Amino acid sequence: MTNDSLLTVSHLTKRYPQFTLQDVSFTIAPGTIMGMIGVNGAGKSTTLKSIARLVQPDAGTMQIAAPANLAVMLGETVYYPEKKLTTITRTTRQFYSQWDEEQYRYYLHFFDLDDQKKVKELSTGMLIKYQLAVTMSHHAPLLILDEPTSGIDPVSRDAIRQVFRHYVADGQHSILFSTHITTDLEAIADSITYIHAGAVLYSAAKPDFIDHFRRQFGLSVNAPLTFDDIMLTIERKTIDDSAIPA
Ligand SMILES: Nc1ncnc2c1ncn2[C@@H]1O[C@H](COP(=O)(O)OP(=O)(O)OP(=O)(O)O)[C@@H](O)[C@H]1O
Repeated sequence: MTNDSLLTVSHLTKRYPQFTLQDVSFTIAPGTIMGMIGVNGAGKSTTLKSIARLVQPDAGTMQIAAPANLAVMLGETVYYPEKKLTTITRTTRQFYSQWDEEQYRYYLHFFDLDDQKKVKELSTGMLIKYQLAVTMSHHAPLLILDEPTSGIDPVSRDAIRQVFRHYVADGQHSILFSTHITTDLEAIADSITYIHAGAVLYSAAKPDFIDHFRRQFGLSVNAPLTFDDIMLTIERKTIDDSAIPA
């Protein structure tokens, strides 16, 4: 691991019967946000779960700079619907030696969450915001988040993006998140890793990432190129009208 990396993933490999995550390598610098993109089934969640050791990789190494600590939000946590958020938090925070109640209260306020509500009284987006508030309130150097802005309205998404930027602003914390919302990348990612068919297609700082694909697509230096353009150019299928039964 180099001095300027908070996470170094090297040659990560995970084999499922019908899918292989192959030789995934990338690094994340402290104080930065990395966005991970790729089509459904490309291997993003498998990568994040492997780093979090929620699945056992077949090969490869993951090194997180000391103090070794990460916080993960991978998919929806199932809570008991009758429980109040305050009750869940009281139990959860005991697991974190670095729990920061003030930080947590601030996030609840910023996300307009009422912790006297029961789980069953929350919308999908409210529950995600609650999970984020908890995940971000114990000073983990690295946050690993699988599609944290999925199902979130544009105003709340902006709030989450602001909170993410604030989280890494001290230069000691980093965030790795996957997303299908490519405007997230434009708004807050410092670097991008593109997973394609179980392998890293390209991983680089955002400007270098765009430049790489401009060159690959034969575009001029300043040609506009969005993340959607890049993904569509690489992955797009076209419907064959003649193959569809009338
Ligand atoms: N527990 C498992 N057992 C077998 N195959 C699995 C398992 N988990 C994931 N896979 C397979 O691994 C591949 C990658 O899945 P993964 O969830 O990592 O994709 P993803 O890029 O996160 O997709 P999405 O954008 O749809 O969330 C898929 O083919 C999936 O079927």
